[in-house]
Amino acid sequence: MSKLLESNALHTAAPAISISHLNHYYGQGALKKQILFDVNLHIDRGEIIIMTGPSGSGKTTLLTLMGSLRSVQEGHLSILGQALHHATKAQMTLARRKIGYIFQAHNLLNFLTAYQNVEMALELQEITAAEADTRIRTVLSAVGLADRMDYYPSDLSGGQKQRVAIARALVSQPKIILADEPTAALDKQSGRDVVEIMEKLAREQGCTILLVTHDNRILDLADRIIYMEDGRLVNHAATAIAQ
Ligand SMILES: Nc1ncnc2c1ncn2[C@@H]1O[C@H](COP(=O)(O)OP(=O)(O)OP(=O)(O)O)[C@@H](O)[C@H]1O
Repeated sequence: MSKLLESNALHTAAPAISISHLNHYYGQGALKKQILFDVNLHIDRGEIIIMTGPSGSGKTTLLTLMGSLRSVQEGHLSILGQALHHATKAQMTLARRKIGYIFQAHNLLNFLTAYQNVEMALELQEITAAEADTRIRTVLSAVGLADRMDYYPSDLSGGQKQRVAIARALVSQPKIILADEPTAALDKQSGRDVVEIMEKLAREQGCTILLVTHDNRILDLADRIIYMEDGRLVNHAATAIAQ
């Protein structure tokens, strides 16, 4: 095998997310406070993981580190084989392009329609306008919004807005989706619906999902549940489900 093929094969085989001995701190000097303590986590490609745990335990901090939205301070973290410790700004930007983000406040732009909000996520992709149009229509139909593409966010329900956010995260066919409390503002049925849609589309695209939630009603949708407590990942799945 040529060196290039070998390195490509290694890259393909790399786990979606690999974290070892990760620590994180906020503040400086006397105010410096450790938030994450020796976090170790390996997530395979295609896995659907739910992370749960008490408020303030460090879940969002860990998610933003994985999402290359914050610099790694101590320890090892790699995304699809790309190490993020000591990564340059350009390398962090490159990592972010492989990730779809879905947040509780769906961050849709109110002056753009559902279609245009999804379209924005394709701006940096090197694809033709026709292909972009097909992808946007396909993904909006997949989330059940075929007849709402030209609606503005203000004319959509909370669940529909969250489905636009899912479509926007998936349209660029990212290898990893990071979702922070995607069901928080939704009623039980809409919450399950949006996660089921995410799960189905991600399975079709072979994409890895890491979803942070307090919502015990969706825990059964995960392949694996991880539990964060006081900045540490603890093997606590049974307790989390029983709560
Ligand atoms: N930018 C920041 N500067 C200083 N401290 C922060 C910052 N962001 C978060 N923290 C603190 O870090 C700790 C972990 O916060 P984080 O948001 O990661 O927890 P969480 O588990 O996601 O909480 P929640 O479930 O309430 O969203 C908390 O004590 C929080 O107050």
